[in-house]
Amino acid sequence: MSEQKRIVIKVGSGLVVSEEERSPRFAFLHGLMADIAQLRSEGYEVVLTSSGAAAIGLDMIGMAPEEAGLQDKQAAAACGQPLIINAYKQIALEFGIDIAQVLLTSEELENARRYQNTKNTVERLLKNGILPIVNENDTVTTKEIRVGDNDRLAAKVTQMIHAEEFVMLTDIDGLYDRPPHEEGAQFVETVTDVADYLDATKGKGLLGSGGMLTKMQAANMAQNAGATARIAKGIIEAPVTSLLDGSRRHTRCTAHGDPQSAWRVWLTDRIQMAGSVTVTAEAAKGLREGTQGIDRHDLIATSGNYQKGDVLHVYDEDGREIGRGLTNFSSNETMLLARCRQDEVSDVLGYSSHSDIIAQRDFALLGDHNLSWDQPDETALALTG
Ligand SMILES: Nc1ncnc2c1ncn2[C@@H]1O[C@H](COP(=O)(O)OP(=O)(O)O)[C@@H](O)[C@H]1O
Ligand SMILES: N[C@@H](CCC(=O)OP(=O)(O)O)C(=O)O
Repeated sequence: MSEQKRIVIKVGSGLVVSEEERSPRFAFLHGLMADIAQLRSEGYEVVLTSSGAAAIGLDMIGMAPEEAGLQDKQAAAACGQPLIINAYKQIALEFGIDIAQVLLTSEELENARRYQNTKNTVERLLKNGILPIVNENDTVTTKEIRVGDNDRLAAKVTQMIHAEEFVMLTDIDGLYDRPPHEEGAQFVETVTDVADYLDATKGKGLLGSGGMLTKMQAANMAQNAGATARIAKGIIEAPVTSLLDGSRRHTRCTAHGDPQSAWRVWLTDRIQMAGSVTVTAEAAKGLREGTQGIDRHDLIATSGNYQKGDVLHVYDEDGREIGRGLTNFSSNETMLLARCRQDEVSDVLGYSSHSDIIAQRDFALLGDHNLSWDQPDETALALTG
């Protein structure tokens, strides 16, 4: 890991693209790049995550943001992404900064092998002093592999490169304790636990995707990995350094004191979950005490159509989520293994295996800081009785 300080900056569509003219907001982009140059001169390695491809491209396919469906946005992003990168390229030249385009889907962030590959690439770019400019690869995404918002995508990158700072620049000066247009909305300066604000963050701007809710989820991911997350208005003059030196109002989400390991963070802070297993009371106790993984005899039910290497929710008999773990078997294999006799295992799998369904080292217990999820939609299939 590098000794240098690292920062991930995320800029929202409304900052990058003018709502009226549907063109790059050059003044803002220029101010941002000047500040990135300043950060680099102070010893920061910087990764920029920029939205705006769909917002700028919608014009080219003749659609208004409020009427565009997913496919329209995907086509618009294909048109808009080169315009956005071209704008950054021109401006970065002025500051002598080389840029690189990094387009990701949740697969690059959540599949272990692709994650490692992507991490290596980003590390390589940083080593060469190149500024990676990240966006979701909207054109190729499907419902299954779509992150859908760059807040969480950028938070994942923050985790990936072990950045200390994560800054989300947007069209509002930070978090309010209720939707900001509501009377009496109060500005929130410091957030320790984002769970306190999840209900207060519905709604978003015209060009934005996730609103403040995904910013809270993203902040939580950064906090879990030991980074400070900041939410602030994107201004032209020193948009980021004015936050780090404390001279400008913004919302600061404090890094959790006891950051989790990279592996634990990767297992627990997910964008997609492939399915679930429900385990017996005895196994739940063992998992909570950290004394076991999940054996085929521990299973009560499973849901989802998952593959070996996917991450699953693990529930107890009462439907409480205990943790998340990487499965050694597909859903089909899991169902067969749960029901077969020991002497049938090799026949069922077509190879011999003594592996747990989820090994102890590949299971992460959920802690107070992990945001809980709804159970997956699929009806869990009983494996006993
Ligand atoms: N509690 C809240 N505090 C601040 N902003 C909120 C809150 N709830 C909803 N919002 C909305 O979130 C918007 C920012 O999110 P979004 O439009 O997705 O921006 P971006 O495109 O920068 O990601 C704000 O303009 C505001 O309308
Ligand atoms: N990937 C999309 C942006 C998605 C997104 O999160 O937008 P925003 O809420 O404005 O940060 C695009 O470039 O259009």
